[in-house]
Amino acid sequence: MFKYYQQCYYTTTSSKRWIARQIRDKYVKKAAQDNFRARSAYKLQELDNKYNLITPNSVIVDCGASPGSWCQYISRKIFPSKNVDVDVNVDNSLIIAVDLLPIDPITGVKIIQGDFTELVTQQKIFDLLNKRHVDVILNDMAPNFTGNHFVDHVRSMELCECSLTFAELVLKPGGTFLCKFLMGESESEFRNKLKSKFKKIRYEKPHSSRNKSTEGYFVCLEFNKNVTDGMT
Ligand SMILES: C[S@@+](CC[C@H](N)C(=O)[O-])C[C@H]1O[C@@H](n2cnc3c(N)ncnc32)[C@H](O)[C@@H]1O
Repeated sequence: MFKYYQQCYYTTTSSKRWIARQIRDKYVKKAAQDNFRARSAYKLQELDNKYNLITPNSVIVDCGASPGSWCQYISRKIFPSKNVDVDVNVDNSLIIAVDLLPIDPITGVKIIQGDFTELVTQQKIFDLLNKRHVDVILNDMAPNFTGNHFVDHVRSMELCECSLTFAELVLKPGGTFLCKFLMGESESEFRNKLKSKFKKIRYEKPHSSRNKSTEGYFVCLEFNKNVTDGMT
């Protein structure tokens, strides 16, 4: 405990504020109790409770998955009897997690470390998919924050565009795309683009998303694409 306070003493004011906020935050406490690696798990849980996004025997690609709380949530829902963090193949489900950062193993999850925007990383996903189409694409990627809202917004929208392009290649007709974005002027343009590709688009700001954060989510349901388009 002393070490922890000593660490706090030597940190900058902004990281002290971050630590204080973490200590107060009820979702941080809950994540520790539920053994989730991050409080973000509750964002996916809330959206899943509302839209039933995560179902057994699905192919799911989680972009920006580190440290892995969304995958933990998915793994626990799809493989409820397995509670050990090991990489195993279970039923027809295929869960692929991608991130720039490493991710510790999670039951039934295939992990790729790499930049999702690079073709070499997407090729690794194609290889794992082995021509299977995808039921659900999750994009929780966040750029490194600069503190300049406009720059952060633009970078976030670039990640959204990239994940949408990927979704168009691999999603099944009727598939789902959940996409985080940082609010800003080009979000409506992106939303219009989504409208032309999915039957239903819903904007969501889960309760566990901090009020101060400008993040929001588009839940895009019923991808309308001919199965012969894109990936063969
Ligand atoms: C908010 S965190 C995701 C949290 C995760 N959903 C969870 O529940 O543990 C955002 C992640 O996006 C990742 N990220 C940002 N840009 C990326 C990129 N170009 N390729 C892959 N991952 C990226 C970051 O490394 C970071 O781990």
